[in-house]
Amino acid sequence: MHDQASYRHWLSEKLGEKLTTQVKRLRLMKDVKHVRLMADAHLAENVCVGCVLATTKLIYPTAIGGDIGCGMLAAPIAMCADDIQEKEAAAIFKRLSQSVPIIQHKNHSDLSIFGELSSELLQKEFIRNGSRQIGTLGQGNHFLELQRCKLSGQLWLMIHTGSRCMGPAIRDFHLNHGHGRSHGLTYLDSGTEGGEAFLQDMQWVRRYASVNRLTILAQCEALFHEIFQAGIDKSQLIHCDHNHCEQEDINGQSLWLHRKGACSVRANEQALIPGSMGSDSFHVVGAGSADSLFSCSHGAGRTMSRSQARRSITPERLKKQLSGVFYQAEKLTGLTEEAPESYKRIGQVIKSQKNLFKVKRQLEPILSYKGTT
Ligand SMILES: Nc1nc2c(ncn2[C@@H]2O[C@H](COP(=O)(O)O)[C@@H](O)[C@H]2O)c(=O)[nH]1
Ligand SMILES: [Mn+2]
Repeated sequence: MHDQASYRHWLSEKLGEKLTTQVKRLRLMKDVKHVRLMADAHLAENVCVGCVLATTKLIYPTAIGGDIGCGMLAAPIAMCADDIQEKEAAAIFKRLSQSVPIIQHKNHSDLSIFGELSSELLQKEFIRNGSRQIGTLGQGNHFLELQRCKLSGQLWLMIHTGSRCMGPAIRDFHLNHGHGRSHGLTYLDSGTEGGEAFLQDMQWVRRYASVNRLTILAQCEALFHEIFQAGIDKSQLIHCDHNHCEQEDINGQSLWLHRKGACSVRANEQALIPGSMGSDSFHVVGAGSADSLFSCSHGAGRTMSRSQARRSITPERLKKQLSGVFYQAEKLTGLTEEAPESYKRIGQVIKSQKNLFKVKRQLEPILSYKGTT
């Protein structure tokens, strides 16, 4: 039995019973030195979302999540947000439906920019499915959004997507080759061949997810250029992922930081904190707090599960919450699980972690492109 890991949280609300039990278990796991819950933390299977966990040598794939490398990207478009009206929105949706599919492309992408994965099984998955998912959005809370900067009126793009089929395949493969279990969670030793193989595949898939987002950005560049003759200023690109594991220096000690739904915010590092499809999003710059393991929330976090949201929020109610936002009306019923009401209030989430960053921009949604189940 080892000492409990240190613990802090940035939540403004009380931890429920289930989350408390989960945190207790995380703090007792082998080699876990620190556990931090971000302001958007909410319950998920085994390890909650909005969690940062630090170890000295063991890697817990479950504490990174399945969508390894999931992240966000933001860039300004040389247009005034108010220039997007009904006609423009319709043209954008039409073009996005053709160029940014939700599930997969018809054709396979060029695979030559990616190196080899650690196993034949994973390589096959990449050739068969992964190669058709580069430049696709995915379902659920993945989104492509146009936003208005509340101060300048400037139009901004935000993209949220991840590693599609490849992240879960890599996680599951390595969980099946684990070195041991602690409190029900499988770990790998970073100092062994198996541990190194996981870490290499993890870097591979973080790159895959990054290329996925950049491919969608390139589609948006073509779209805005052709329809509006407007460019996207990539010199102002903000790009970060929130499901990863990195070896980092924490007060002079080298630790493996597992972030499952948390942004890295070293001093002056930029991060993105979206709210929901009907509420504000934030661009922030890190204050460099070692206490939070140089991390902050990656969103608002859910207040209700998807099934709860589907049961309790009607399409009519969602429609009211989306007033002022262009969306695809035919998706309304499917989008109830993504209703703004099913997320925490982003204003409060930002407030409760204000010591971790400076807010650079606050933006409101004007057009939302999402996949629904
Ligand atoms: N601006 C928007 N933010 C959204 C939308 N849907 C979800 N969200 C926020 O993003 C995070 C992402 O969580 P993750 O665990 O899936 O990475 C979530 O907590 C929400 O706050 C949206 O359509 N637009
Ligand atoms: Mn994500």
